[in-house]
Amino acid sequence: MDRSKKPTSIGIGGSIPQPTVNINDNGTVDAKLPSGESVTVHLFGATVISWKLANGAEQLFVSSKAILDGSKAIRGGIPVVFPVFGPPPPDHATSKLPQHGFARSSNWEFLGKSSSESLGDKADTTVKLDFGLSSSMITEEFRKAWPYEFGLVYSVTLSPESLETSLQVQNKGTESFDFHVLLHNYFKVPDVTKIGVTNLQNKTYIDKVDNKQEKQETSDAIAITGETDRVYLDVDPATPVSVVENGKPLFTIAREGLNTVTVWNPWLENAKKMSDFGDEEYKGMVCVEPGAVKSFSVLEGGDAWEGTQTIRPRL
Ligand SMILES: O=P(O)(O)OC[C@H]1O[C@H](O)[C@H](O)[C@@H](O)[C@@H]1O
Repeated sequence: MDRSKKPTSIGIGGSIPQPTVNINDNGTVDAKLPSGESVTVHLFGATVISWKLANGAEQLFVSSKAILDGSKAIRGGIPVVFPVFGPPPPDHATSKLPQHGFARSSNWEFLGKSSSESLGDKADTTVKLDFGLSSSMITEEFRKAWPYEFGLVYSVTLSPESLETSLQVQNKGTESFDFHVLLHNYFKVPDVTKIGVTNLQNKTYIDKVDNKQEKQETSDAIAITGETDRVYLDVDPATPVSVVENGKPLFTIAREGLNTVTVWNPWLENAKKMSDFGDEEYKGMVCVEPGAVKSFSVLEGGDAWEGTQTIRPRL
């Protein structure tokens, strides 16, 4: 009997593989795509602590000495900086907060995985994890130091081509507040002395290792040859910044709403001073941190603000 013209039936059991999400006892949430990429987020700080490509290659640097027990911000991955970047200025609403604020050292909640409806036809290949932090969830100490009614929603979206992280800041009170946001990416690189950071040429930057002097970037691929701590200002979010090696991008970082880019490598002497950073580990990392930190943004009561980065790895 010739059955070749018989229409192929779609068996009920033949469903398309879906992304998987696990909530783990150690305070992490991880997700894996059917194509093999994975992401792990620690609820402490909603810190992305791992992002692996389909071949298992880790893209983020986390120090071998990083502390993951919630007693200190995690040294590596993608800490979320809010509501102040760096040491808080004196006589400012943030002045009683620690460096880089409280978001990176607060316990966030996992709000769940976005529904397949909201991801549309990407639902089989992409996963979006949402995390939340609000005024009532931070410690009494942080609340006293920064007594505003706020809500943060941090969305981490993994696709085969990219990792996107997006922070929404909500002012849930009636009084306005000032804030900085910065996404403190620690990228894993084969050899920091062989990379360049591109697309910051002609930008003004604050050189934190040279008395905060304002300088003009002349290089089209910034080399890291010593301690580096620079805040590039007024960087058009529409132009992606890349970390390149031999002219080829290792990471390309597109941004929305984030118009500063901080480039940081502590180098040896500073690495030695940090208890949660291995002495030699500076060679295998670079921080390229999209932010909105040139001045404080003001959020009126009832308003919301959003900043997003999309990181594309070398594929
Ligand atoms: O040690 P942390 O508080 O985590 O800060 C680590 C680094 O973050 C940013 O990159 C700043 O520009 C640096 O000045 C700072 O040293």
